[in-house]
Amino acid sequence: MKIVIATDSFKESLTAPQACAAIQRGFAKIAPNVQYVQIPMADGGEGTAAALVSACGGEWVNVRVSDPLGRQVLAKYGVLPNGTAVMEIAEAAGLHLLTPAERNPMKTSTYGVGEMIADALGRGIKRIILGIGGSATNDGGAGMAQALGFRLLDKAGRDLPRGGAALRYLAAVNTSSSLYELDDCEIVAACDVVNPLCGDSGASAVFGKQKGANIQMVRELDTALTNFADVLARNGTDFRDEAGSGAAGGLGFGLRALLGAQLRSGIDIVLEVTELANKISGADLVITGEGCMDGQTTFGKAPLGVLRVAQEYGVPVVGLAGSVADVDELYALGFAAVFPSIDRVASLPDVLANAEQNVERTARAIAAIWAL
Ligand SMILES: O=C(O)[C@H](O)CO
Repeated sequence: MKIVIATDSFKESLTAPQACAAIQRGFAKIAPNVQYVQIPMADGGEGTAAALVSACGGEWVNVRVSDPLGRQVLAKYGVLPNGTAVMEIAEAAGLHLLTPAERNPMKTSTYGVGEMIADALGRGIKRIILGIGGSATNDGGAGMAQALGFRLLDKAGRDLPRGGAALRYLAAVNTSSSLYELDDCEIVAACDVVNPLCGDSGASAVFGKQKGANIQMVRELDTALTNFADVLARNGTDFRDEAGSGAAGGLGFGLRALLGAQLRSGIDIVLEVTELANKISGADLVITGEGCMDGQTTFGKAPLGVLRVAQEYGVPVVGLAGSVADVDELYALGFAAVFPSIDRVASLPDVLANAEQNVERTARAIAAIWAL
């Protein structure tokens, strides 16, 4: 008997590896003699690098980089045994690095992301998977490009300052001093959303507010990104409408247009790198989940990705989440059963503090029903 446990993190309470371990502990109380396979999942956002290192092995590298406001921060990225570096841009440009009062996407920059990439290039890395999402920035990846040696120039030939607002003055991009190692490095962006760069569903309009932008700033940032895209489109190709261009404040666009990166859905990359299909083939049951399973799960989040793989192999999938809503939609997708783990009405701090034991207890209950 083989059970695959492939769950995402439970936000603010359990990392994906912790959630997988809690589920196994609960299940093993009823079914100790089963072969359990834990594959922590992620969708390109927080926890992506950890999920990949946990599934594939590898080591962590620490590097000092600039945070969104240019202060020094210690970031880490993983290097898998096959030499691929796995990074999360939030380590250098994440919203969590700023207090609410500091959030200002007119000024914040992805410069530190470029420094992380430069560090990997300096170590001879030839392939980078970059989880993009959860950013405090709206600079289209301009800061990243500057850190990698690209010169972003205004009409007078002066280098632009860092930050999203400055891009409205961009007149030309000079690539002559960009790091030559970029030519030999394949970069794959694991995007957490599919938004385009500009317009009503673009980076500024949809995600600007959470980064501290008011309505006026959102307009200015959208104009600035539009100018960025117009200048780069003079090279012949326009990437502003490519799915994922608007991820991480337009960093997807900068990666695509300047570094030739592929933009892919985060969960697809995680499924591929963890070889989930191989591990699910021959399994009797799959358990997946995340903090909250609801209608949003239908938009390509990790549990849906796991479900799709399991369906190919005819293996039933049980969902286990902190909270569950829109169950009819979840059942319509094909989950065999979906269980919430919160056991009683409680405050959010209480729920978060008890997440591990709630998940373990619920897993034990699922195992007991399964064993009947
Ligand atoms: O960083 C952001 O802007 C959001 O997570 C969408 O990618």
